[in-house]
Amino acid sequence: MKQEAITAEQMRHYDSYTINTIGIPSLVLMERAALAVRDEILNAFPLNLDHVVVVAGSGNNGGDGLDVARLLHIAGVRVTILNVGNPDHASAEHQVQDKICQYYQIPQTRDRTILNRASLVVDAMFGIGIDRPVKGNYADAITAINNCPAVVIAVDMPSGINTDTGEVMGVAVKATATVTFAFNKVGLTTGDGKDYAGRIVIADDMGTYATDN
Ligand SMILES: NC(=O)C1=CN([C@@H]2O[C@H](COP(=O)(O)OP(=O)(O)OC[C@H]3O[C@@H](n4cnc5c(N)ncnc54)[C@H](O)[C@@H]3O)[C@@H](O)[C@H]2O)[C@@H](O)CC1
Ligand SMILES: [K+]
Repeated sequence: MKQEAITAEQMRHYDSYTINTIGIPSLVLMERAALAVRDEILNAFPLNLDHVVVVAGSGNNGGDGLDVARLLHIAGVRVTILNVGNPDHASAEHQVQDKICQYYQIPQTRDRTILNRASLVVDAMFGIGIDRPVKGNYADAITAINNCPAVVIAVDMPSGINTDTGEVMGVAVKATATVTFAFNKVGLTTGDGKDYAGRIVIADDMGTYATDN
């Protein structure tokens, strides 16, 4: 098992190997990722659970966020989902998670002012898929997260941090803690990313992602 931090391309390779060669479905990996984030929130932040706001993009990082929203809802936590992504571009896994959240009638909004009423924010806008500077609605959401008084848990990467360099891509989420999956990421160990990540938790690092080298 690799101990060193890896790049986005390496992580995509391991995801693809685990899904396509080993045969562990993508949604299983997503569920394991979300369970780890849920556990970190429930175990490390028990005094910040009055109202959790999950800020979700439309890719698989957002899918992780919707999965976390459902797991917290089932655990009895009040959760609201703040959607910032484009639903027309939702990934297949995101669409599955969205359907499940609708079944559970978890409140969803696009109104950023909900962040002023959050005790804990889950940042699930962008993970390793970020590939360009953050602008517009996404940048406004990140600024709103940074200006709200809540504890912030980043899913995989603080949104806006370059996975390979730790560079802030315009604006980035300042997290209290970051739960990253399978391996540490270079961008969490260097540059601004190190400060923006807060405490780093490496989840699901015990072999689900068997590697081919
Ligand atoms: N099966 C998998 O591939 C798994 C993925 N996981 C999660 O999925 C994440 C990666 O998901 P995705 O590849 O969907 O990517 P992201 O969810 O990180 O990003 C979504 C999409 O946003 C777009 N984007 C990039 N930069 C942007 C910008 N500045 N402004 C606007 N849009 C921008 C890109 O088209 C990108 O594909 C991981 O970080 C992890 O959280 C986990 O659920 C584990 C399993
Ligand atoms: K994130």
